[in-house]
Amino acid sequence: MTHETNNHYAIETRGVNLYYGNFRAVKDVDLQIVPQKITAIIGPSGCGKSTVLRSFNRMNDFVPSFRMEGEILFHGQNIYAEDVDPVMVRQRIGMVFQKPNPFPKSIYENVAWGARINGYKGNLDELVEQTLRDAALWDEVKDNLKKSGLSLSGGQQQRLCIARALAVKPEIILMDEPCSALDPIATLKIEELMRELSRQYTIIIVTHNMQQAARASDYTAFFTMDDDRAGLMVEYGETHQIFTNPRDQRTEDYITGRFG
Ligand SMILES: Nc1ncnc2c1ncn2[C@@H]1O[C@H](COP(=O)(O)OP(=O)(O)OP(=O)(O)O)[C@@H](O)[C@H]1O
Repeated sequence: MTHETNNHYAIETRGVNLYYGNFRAVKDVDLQIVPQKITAIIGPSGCGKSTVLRSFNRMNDFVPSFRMEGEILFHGQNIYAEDVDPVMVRQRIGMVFQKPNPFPKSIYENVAWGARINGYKGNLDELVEQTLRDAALWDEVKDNLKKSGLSLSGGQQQRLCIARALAVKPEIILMDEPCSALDPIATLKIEELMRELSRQYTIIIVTHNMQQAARASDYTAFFTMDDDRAGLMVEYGETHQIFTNPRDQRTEDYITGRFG
């Protein structure tokens, strides 16, 4: 099933409603993600930020009660169409999680793994080096590639997970609170890395940390919960505008700390 869409956007959602069983967790989301920019999704706990993010690469498919209505378009194609392979979707739209979760394997294997299972025909050593460079980790690990990924610090582990995501050449990287387990210095390193990566990749980040959204993103989507507990997008725009001149009172209340 192919749809007309404006390919100007990295992802476009149309009339998206997301359910767990009978519970509508997120309602009526129409969102256009700008390519090669960093978009932050912010809002109070439970408003559906992770649910929305996970719907962008069909990660919610692993939850049996999950159901979606509407369309999520990627290159004009609804990624939920019947003929779309979710594994391909996740290859092109990668994900980094809250808690760094390297495989209990060597640093090298953590990066090489995805390329290997995709039957990568090029030089794996070169791919691993380039990817670790892109993830701003090479200099710290180049003499210890055989060491376990789990031996690294939390911040290094998270950059390794970013490298693992990059190794399969995605276009979009989804990050679900990637810094919440990290100290401020490791957090800043990830933010610098995100900025560098956004030259080449589209990045969408869920964050609880409003300062992080204000500092590190180009666009911000603010979500809140309605009376029926369904999450909804209140306002979406350039980060500077959202934080300095919000159009909606609910956004203003949230960013000024009066709510949530
Ligand atoms: N696997 C699941 N099964 C059933 N309900 C779920 C599941 N995951 C999330 N929910 C519910 O969906 C709603 C949105 O959850 P979600 O985790 O997306 O919100 P969030 O904004 O990311 O929250 P937080 O900021 O606390 O991580 C919540 O009411 C939550 O309880």
